[in-house]
Amino acid sequence: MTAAAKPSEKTGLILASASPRRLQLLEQIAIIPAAVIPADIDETPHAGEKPKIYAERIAAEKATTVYREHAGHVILAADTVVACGARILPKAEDSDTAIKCLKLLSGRRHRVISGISLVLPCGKQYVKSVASVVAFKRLTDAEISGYIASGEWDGKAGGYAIQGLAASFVRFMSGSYSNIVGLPLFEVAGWLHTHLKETDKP
Ligand SMILES: Cc1cn([C@H]2C[C@H](O)[C@@H](COP(=O)(O)OP(=O)(O)OP(=O)(O)O)O2)c(=O)[nH]c1=O
Repeated sequence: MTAAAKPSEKTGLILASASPRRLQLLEQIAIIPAAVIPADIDETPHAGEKPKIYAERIAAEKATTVYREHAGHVILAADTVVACGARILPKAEDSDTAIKCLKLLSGRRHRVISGISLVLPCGKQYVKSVASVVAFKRLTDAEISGYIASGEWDGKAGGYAIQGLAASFVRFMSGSYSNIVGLPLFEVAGWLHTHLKETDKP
């Protein structure tokens, strides 16, 4: 991620994220944050932590971490988790992890849960989560190795990105598509419509 930009106006929205997808999703609904400032936090799940609780906790921590340095702004943060039953799949940072995730997801249904959090200039914080369901076809070894060669798994929760080649693995999905990519736009737009000042509204 490039160096964080400085917030351009007092009440401007700060997107607390290093994810280019989240910025693109906001831009898709005509919201241009005044600044994009990633939050560097420990994302290790607690022992036995449920996926929804985890996604909400991490989104809230990202938002409060950036708010601490930029109090007086509106801060938006999110965390996207791929969950197989009660199990939280890792964000794939190497090909072995991505292969393990894809083998686990092959031929199964899973949930993609995004926690989202908004902190208002006064410090009031909102947290919620949105869940979508995705069913993968049964993947052959050739499909898995072809996908690994693409590199599209890198940095993605559960080792895949629905917005790329992995779309051809998806037999079925229900719920919010933007939620799977990293930011549930219906819920975020609702929050921002209510809480951003008139000139910043979507
Ligand atoms: C399941 C899935 C995840 N993802 C991405 C969204 C997130 O960027 C990433 C999950 O990791 P996150 O920890 O949610 O986000 P991040 O580390 O990329 O960015 P930040 O914490 O700074 O906001 O996986 C996709 O792009 N497509 C998908 O289909």
